[in-house]
Amino acid sequence: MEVSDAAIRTEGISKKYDGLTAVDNIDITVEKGELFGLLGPNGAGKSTLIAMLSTMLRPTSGSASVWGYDIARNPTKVRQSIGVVFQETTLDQKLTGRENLDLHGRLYGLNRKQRNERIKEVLELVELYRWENEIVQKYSGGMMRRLEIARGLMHYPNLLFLDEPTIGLDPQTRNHIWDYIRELNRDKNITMVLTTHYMEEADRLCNRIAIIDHGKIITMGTPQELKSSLGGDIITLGLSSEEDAGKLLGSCSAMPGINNISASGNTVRITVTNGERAIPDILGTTTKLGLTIESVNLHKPTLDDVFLHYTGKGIRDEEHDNGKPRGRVRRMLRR
Ligand SMILES: Nc1ncnc2c1ncn2[C@@H]1O[C@H](COP(=O)(O)OP(=O)(O)OP(=O)(O)O)[C@@H](O)[C@H]1O
Repeated sequence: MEVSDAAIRTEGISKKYDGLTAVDNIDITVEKGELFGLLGPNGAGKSTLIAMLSTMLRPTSGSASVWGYDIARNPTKVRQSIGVVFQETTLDQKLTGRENLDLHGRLYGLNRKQRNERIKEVLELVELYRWENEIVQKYSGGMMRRLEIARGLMHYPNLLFLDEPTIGLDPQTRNHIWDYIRELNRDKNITMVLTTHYMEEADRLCNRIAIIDHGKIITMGTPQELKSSLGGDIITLGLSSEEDAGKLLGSCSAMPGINNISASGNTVRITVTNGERAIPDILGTTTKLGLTIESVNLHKPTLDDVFLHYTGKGIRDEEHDNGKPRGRVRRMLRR
């Protein structure tokens, strides 16, 4: 493929495991400087895509360039340009924070002086400098994540991959990690690609998001573009029966200002240009039809609504997350 100026460019990249297509013909371009999110439920193919881009896994077909280097022809250059923070911890628990970083620096050929300078810099960045001589076993979950981020930065990468950076962390620690991610992207000018199945994380952090499901990109854009693409506010009405929901659907379909309407069970979802204005008309229609409304909810679209709109199901429907990192990375490395 052609040499690219982009941080990442993929062309028809795919990965098949026996009968399963984990990544299905994906074309994406991530520009330098972006904080780009891959959002999707567990098993969507996010980690597999990152494993291919970071040269840990070979694509079955298609190609990609990372920081201008082809992942198949120039894997060493790709590895020098990137840092990777895995979903599952790969820190050595018996070593101190400093020793973990020092080992990584040696692997990347930094001399002693460079290592000492860089260890101080990256530990200060994630506010772990005073814990540098403590063994990792004694660190909290949040401290370990921060140390992993520090390690991913040791060799001055241009691009950092973060696979589910806040999985299993409490909300306060998650907020902290978000601050570091923003700082690295904005102030240190590091291009970031993160995977997440937390909609809020993608919404709050990313300049641009690709929503991925069953190995395919289903839609891509800024969080605002994706939400606006739904065409307005969302009203959800709970009726007493499926039959009543069908009646309301039939009567409201032609109402002005309604951009989309669907029913599932006894629930009707309506996308309208202006929610506050539409509700009285909709409630007037239900009264005329003699229907009983059991619940009404009006909200601005979220990324979950975007996912629901494009796939017909919620991201949460597919979550089986017990909050613990899983052993996926090790499995990938073995293949
Ligand atoms: N080494 C492997 N062998 C066989 N199937 C695999 C392997 N690794 C991943 N898969 C399958 O490929 C699909 C995509 O997995 P992947 O880990 O890329 O998804 P994900 O979106 O990152 O989800 P998660 O957040 O749960 O890791 C899943 O169905 C998964 O079970």
